[in-house]
Amino acid sequence: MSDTTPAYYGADAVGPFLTWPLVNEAVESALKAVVKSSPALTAQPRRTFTPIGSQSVQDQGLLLTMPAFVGNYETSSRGGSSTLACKLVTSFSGNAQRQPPLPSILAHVLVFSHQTGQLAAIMEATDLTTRRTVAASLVSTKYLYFRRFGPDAEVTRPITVAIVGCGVQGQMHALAFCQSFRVRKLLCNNRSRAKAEELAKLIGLEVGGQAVEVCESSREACHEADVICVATFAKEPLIHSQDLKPSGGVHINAVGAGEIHFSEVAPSVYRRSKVYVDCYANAEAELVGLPAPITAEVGEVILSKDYPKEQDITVFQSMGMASEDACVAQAVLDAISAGKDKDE
Ligand SMILES: NC(=O)C1=CN([C@@H]2O[C@H](COP(=O)(O)OP(=O)(O)OC[C@H]3O[C@@H](n4cnc5c(N)ncnc54)[C@H](OP(=O)(O)O)[C@@H]3O)[C@@H](O)[C@H]2O)C=CC1
Ligand SMILES: O=C([O-])C1=[NH+]CCC1
Repeated sequence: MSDTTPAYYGADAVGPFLTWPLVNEAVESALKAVVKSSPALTAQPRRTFTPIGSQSVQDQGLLLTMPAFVGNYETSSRGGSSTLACKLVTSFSGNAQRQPPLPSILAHVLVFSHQTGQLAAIMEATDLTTRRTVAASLVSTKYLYFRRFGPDAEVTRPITVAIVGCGVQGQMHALAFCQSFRVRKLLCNNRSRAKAEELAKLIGLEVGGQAVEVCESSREACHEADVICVATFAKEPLIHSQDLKPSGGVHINAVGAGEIHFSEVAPSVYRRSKVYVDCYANAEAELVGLPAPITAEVGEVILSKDYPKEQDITVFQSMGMASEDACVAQAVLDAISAGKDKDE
């Protein structure tokens, strides 16, 4: 009998492959694949949430199981590709306060052969989760914000970015936005000021070239921002309508979640905004009570090129999708295999 032991790839083995070109391409493929009119075949059943503890779900912890099959999607390296995977991810918002601190979000992805069902690999996916979530914001910002100003705006147009919540997600959003777009000013706000200061220092060291300010309030951070990324566990709104640039033309990546996904952004903002999601099917289950209609899935906008108008306020309501994890994990596995083939 052949050896059916799955390969294990720890964080150190996965890390070098999580480049922005690889992750962005895989996430864009997933966003397009879930759209009904897409030529890809996607099965992404509802993820399950197992609460741990009997009180507030967010304070106690959660285990999510996230399965997906994405068949026949386009990749630049392999042409058509397929992937079958299931991510297991926990969310323990108190982990950052532990001594030593632990990430709030911890994950592994199981990747299967889509031909035989055999478990091919188990991959540490904590950083993968952070990066694919940031990639969903990058891709959404490209199509929902920049493309309203023309085909090259993501390269030519300078922007001011606000980061509200400077934890793991906020830090990675700040770094990636500064590295990917022409950020002239970065405004950072965090509940505890120390983390915003840490982030400002990090950006100075790693990127440079833009003004960085630490702001006392989310209002101060948002008032001149073109693009806002909010990633916290806040149960109460942090971003209000009167905090936004009066001229409009603002895009918000709403990444985090309190007890409900859309608790970080006030209803007054949603009511003025065009709201986009990663996936309708997940939105139906997880965005019950969203105070505005959903305009489209991000993948629909990419495929149709039906971009928002210059002065629109747009919200990308990010939930995170299993197909994003599956496409990124598959791309990492393919890259690892290609490296092994080259060595042989
Ligand atoms: N959409 C998606 O695909 C994904 C979403 N997420 C979500 O992103 C969010 C951030 O995750 P992550 O960065 O890993 O977590 P971290 O614990 O690293 O950071 C959380 C940040 O939120 C701040 N915060 C926590 N509670 C509040 C509050 N009540 N009001 C204001 N600020 C608060 C913390 O501030 P302080 O320093 O003061 O504690 C901290 O800076 C979470 O909601 C998580 O579920 C995560 C992965 C994927
Ligand atoms: O999609 C994801 O992995 C998560 N969304 C919220 C917590 C983790």
